[in-house]
Amino acid sequence: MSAKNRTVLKVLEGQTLSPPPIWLMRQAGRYLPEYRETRAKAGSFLDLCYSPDFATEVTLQPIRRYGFDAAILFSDILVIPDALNRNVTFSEGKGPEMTPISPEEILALKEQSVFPHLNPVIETVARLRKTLPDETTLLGFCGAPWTVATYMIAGHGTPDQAPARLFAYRHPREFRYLLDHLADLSAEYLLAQLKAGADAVQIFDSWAGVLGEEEFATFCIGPVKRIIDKVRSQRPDAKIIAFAKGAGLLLKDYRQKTAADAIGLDWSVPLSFAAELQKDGPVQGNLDPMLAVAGGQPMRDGIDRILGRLGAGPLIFNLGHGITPQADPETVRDLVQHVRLKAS
Ligand SMILES: Cc1c2[nH]c(c1CCC(=O)O)Cc1[nH]c(c(CCC(=O)O)c1C)Cc1[nH]c(c(CCC(=O)O)c1C)Cc1[nH]c(c(C)c1CCC(=O)O)C2
Repeated sequence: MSAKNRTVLKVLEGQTLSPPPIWLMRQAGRYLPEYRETRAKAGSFLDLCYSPDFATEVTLQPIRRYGFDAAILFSDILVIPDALNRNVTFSEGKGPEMTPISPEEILALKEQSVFPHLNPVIETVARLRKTLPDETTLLGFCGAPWTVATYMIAGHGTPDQAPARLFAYRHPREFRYLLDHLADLSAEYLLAQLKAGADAVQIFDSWAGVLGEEEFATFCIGPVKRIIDKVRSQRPDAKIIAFAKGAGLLLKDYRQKTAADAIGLDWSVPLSFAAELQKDGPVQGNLDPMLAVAGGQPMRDGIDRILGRLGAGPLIFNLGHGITPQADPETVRDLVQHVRLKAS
């Protein structure tokens, strides 16, 4: 088996490719009828995540349909709190829920492992690498400590993460301890994914954008750097994409201080600034997910602007955040075709 044809990996090494490789965040999901079918068979959402058969199947579905250049492991960032017995559930229309963690419970968290609880996810990674076409890059992932902590503290999603921000100011010692603990578990988890066959990994910091500058440095940059340093201490060659949604101007520092190979950009990042960031290394993004719903000329124009500004440097084409259930699978097909035709 050889990794030399994996285009996403080539870009992560700093190469410029035309057309750029493409994959979409949340590419396996409810907008696909075959996903909804498998999801109904699997039982709960977490049952799906922990079934190597079903999780492998749904990871492959968008690859079969569109031939994306990367497959992303099907799982969720909240399997780590689930492994910590926080009683995670996903119910229709409500999103994730779990038991909110108290300051006392945080201090009682001991040296522990996410294994064997997450063994089925690692088994999925191993099966995927054996099944995927040779040229398809396999991405593993985890949530960044700040983003995972926001759900653990509030017990559910919130629009601005006010509960976690307040908790961080009121209980700085416990909060720090939680972030460090999550960083160590996440590093162990990513290393297991890399060992099982993931070619690269992405760290999702979806809630980075609700923090001030100082808090971004301590809650996002620090813990993500801790994960990356730990992973590289055992795998110096590990390729890592870091996605800090809403971080704006702070992304320059974010890349330099964490030493991530590539940074993910949401659609609010101006392309002029994205081009600046690209001088420091590969970037990934950043089409508005609503353009994958709208389709037509607005979508093609959005794609053309990204390729026009970023196509001459190392770029992995993606959305600026996950694809939504409203996207029509045929519009997604147009999106992929347009990226590939325009740039080739
Ligand atoms: C914050 C976050 C979560 N999960 C994730 C993040 C970070 C990225 C982001 O900001 O979107 C990451 C994630 N979640 C999922 C993946 C799978 C791989 C992929 O195709 O990208 C990945 C990489 C599947 C999923 N994770 C979830 C679904 C939908 C659940 C279902 O099928 O019923 C999928 C396909 C559920 C989930 N999981 C989470 C939420 C808030 C929700 C509910 C919102 C929703 O319903 O879309 C937590």
